[in-house]
Amino acid sequence: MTGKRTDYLSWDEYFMAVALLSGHRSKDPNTQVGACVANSQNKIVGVGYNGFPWRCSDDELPWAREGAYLDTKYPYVCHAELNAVLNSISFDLRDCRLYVALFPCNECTKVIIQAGIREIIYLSDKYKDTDSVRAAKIMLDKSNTIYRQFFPSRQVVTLNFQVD
Ligand SMILES: O=c1ccn([C@H]2C[C@H](O)[C@@H](COP(=O)(O)O)O2)c(=O)[nH]1
Ligand SMILES: [Zn+2]
Repeated sequence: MTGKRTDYLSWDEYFMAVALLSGHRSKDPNTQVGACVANSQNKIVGVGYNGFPWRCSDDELPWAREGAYLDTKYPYVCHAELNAVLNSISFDLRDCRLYVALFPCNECTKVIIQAGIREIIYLSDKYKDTDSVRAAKIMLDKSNTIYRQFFPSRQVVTLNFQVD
């Protein structure tokens, strides 16, 4: 009998990969964010990505970053973390972990804390110098919500639609 595979994904790699895959659904041309909520039994209970609200056409709202506020994406886009919580199969996300491509903003952080999520695992902290992320970290620290950056031990996970 042969031994088990050794290069299988760790739980962290698996859930982060699901978060990143979800981000591929985003139509944001600049920043695609995916999020995945896993419970204490390592079951996925919610996924989401940044996109416009239901019934708000992707073709009619702007994806611009600059210009008059109402002509940008910012007032309209639902963030990945919000969608992951709202899409969740469980109302109560106590003790769940949230895997996300980008450190959550202050508004998502409120949702994460209120949902009972205990730990955030993120990849990028590219907006760490903004007041939004500073406020997020203040709230996370006060609420004893753990956050840690994910440093992958592999750079790439390949998906091949051609299976034998
Ligand atoms: O917590 C967050 C913060 C941001 N997002 C989304 C919202 C936007 O679609 C992009 C950010 O766009 P930029 O062009 O990089 O400003 O990311 C999110 O989903 N979650
Ligand atoms: Zn957000």
